[in-house]
Amino acid sequence: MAHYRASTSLDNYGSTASTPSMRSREPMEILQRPGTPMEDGGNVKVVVRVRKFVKRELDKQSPCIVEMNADTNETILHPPPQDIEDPKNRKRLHEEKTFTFDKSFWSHREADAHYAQQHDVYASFGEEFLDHNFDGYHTCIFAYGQTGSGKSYTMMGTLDQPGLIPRTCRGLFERVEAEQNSSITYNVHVSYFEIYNEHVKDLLTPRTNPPTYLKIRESKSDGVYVQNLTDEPVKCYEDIERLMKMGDMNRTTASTKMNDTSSRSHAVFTLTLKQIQHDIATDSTIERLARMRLVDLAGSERANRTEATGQRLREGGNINQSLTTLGRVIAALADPKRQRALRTIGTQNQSKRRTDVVPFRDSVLTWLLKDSLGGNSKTAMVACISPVDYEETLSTLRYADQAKRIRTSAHVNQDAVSAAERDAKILEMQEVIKSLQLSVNNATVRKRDEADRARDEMEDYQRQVTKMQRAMEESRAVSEVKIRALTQEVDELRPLNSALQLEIDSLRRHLALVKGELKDPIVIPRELAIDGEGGQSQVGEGENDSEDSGLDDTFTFSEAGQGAEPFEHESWREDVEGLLRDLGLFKRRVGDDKVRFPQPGAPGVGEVKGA
Ligand SMILES: Nc1ncnc2c1ncn2[C@@H]1O[C@H](COP(=O)(O)OP(=O)(O)OP(=O)(O)O)[C@@H](O)[C@H]1O
Repeated sequence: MAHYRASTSLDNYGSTASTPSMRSREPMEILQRPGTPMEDGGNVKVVVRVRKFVKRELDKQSPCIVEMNADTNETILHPPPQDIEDPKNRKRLHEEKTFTFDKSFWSHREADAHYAQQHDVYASFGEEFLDHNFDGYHTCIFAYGQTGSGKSYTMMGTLDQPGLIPRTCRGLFERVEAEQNSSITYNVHVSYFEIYNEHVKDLLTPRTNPPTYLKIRESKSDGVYVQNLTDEPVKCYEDIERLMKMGDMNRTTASTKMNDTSSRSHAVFTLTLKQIQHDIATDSTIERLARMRLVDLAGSERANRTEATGQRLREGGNINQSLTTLGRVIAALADPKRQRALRTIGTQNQSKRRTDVVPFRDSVLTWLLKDSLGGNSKTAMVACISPVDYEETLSTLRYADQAKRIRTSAHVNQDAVSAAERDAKILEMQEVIKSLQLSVNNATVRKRDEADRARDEMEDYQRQVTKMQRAMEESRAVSEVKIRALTQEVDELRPLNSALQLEIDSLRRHLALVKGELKDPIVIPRELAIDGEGGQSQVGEGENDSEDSGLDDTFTFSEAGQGAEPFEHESWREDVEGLLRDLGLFKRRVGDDKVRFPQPGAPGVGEVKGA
């Protein structure tokens, strides 16, 4: 259900700069050798949450059949009080069932001590998942449960009670803003789509009539992706808030008997975080990429309970079908034989054979979530349950119980790139784009039966252009960081520079005096000589002279005049001049970088766009 309304107020988040969402982070460093991913997926984290009674249940005075133990994280499902005996085998139809998950959230009765608020859910594992993202892992959190069980409330929430999605976005930007002055550049993109009746619809573009459906494609480099999906760059939380609002307005919801605003589609909200850390000494970068998928699934439903007909019934059928496929995928991934194969060292082919039998392609949802469910991702499932429906709740808890056996193989998505490699990559992309441009031009004059191929080539071309634009934007961002760091260093050196300049001027004056004195010594009349030696003598002791001339008191004429001792400021002056040379070189490098990486808006920038 689309609950969320935009809010700029921080009050409802219970999160400020001093909360754990701001926990300090290790500086980015090479965590692995390039090309050797750090495998650390672990099992899918499974949490369960039971909601409050809704009006319908209160009216019926339905009793709560769920119990949760906050200490053991056990969830106990009691048989409903009206339970009856099966006449055939004289057994009760329903039994008490106990399940244990990573966490159980009791959101049923606010008065209870272990009542879990929205911020408790986020603090319990939302923050941890954000930590994973900053460490360079892809993550996925999906909410599963019967219709009206609280999935949208948990994922999106309300204006007063924001859910996991707005809290994650808020947390992300709090961390990014806290590191504004560091040498790390952050790039955040947002996409939001829904899967409705097995079709993918972009939620960040205006609705069209007839609706525009997007294609799903798979490529070696990008895995499974939605073609032409809006992937909007965002600079602050308010940007995301605007997009969330737009997406929620576009999402397909309808009133059913079980839920006034029931989501009729699966909604996939994706944040992509790219962190680029620039090392000024080596002119290289470490790049980390993390994708966070936050999925609000449509609810499973029983036609006899929803009393749906027509379009609602068809929707329900599609929803159930894709959830059934999800169930089969989860069962296949949780299969102990597959788990064993994955654990066996050197059995890549075996594990491949076993992933082949996972029916990812049987529904759009499972195909798109392939990586999140069984691949490179740290994944969590929030099983939402109602406090009253035995059958549906049991089915959700069994689903969740199976999911906790799934192991994923997440790795840190990190690359170390030198400046030269980055430039070479952009050049290579330009070459690819040129050749694609050529084949697109040729394709347009080819026969009709080649139209499909031509279209694919065209789309490939557009993707490459977008990729290159993004690479150039990143390159520009890196150069901005470089310029910022160099400017800061120059600013820091400026006072030192002025002090050194004064020093040099003062030394120059000393030098001139010494030279003058050596060339044309001052003759003191014999009668004025203090010790009576008279005749040609050097001017008295240096201290006085130094004071008189107002020059550096470390310099003495006697030192200079004696000639036998080396002039001690000579080496100092050389040092100073050396420093000034370095500074000059440094300034030139900043100038060069400004020319190489022009600031946005400067002439020549953005020319690629029209490529
Ligand atoms: N933890 C909770 N605290 C208070 N109210 C809740 C909670 N969870 C759900 N609700 C309320 O229960 C109702 C149903 O919740 P919601 O729409 O989130 O269910 P859903 O699982 O998304 O349903 P569907 O699959 O039909 O879209 C809503 O009125 C929601 O505000």
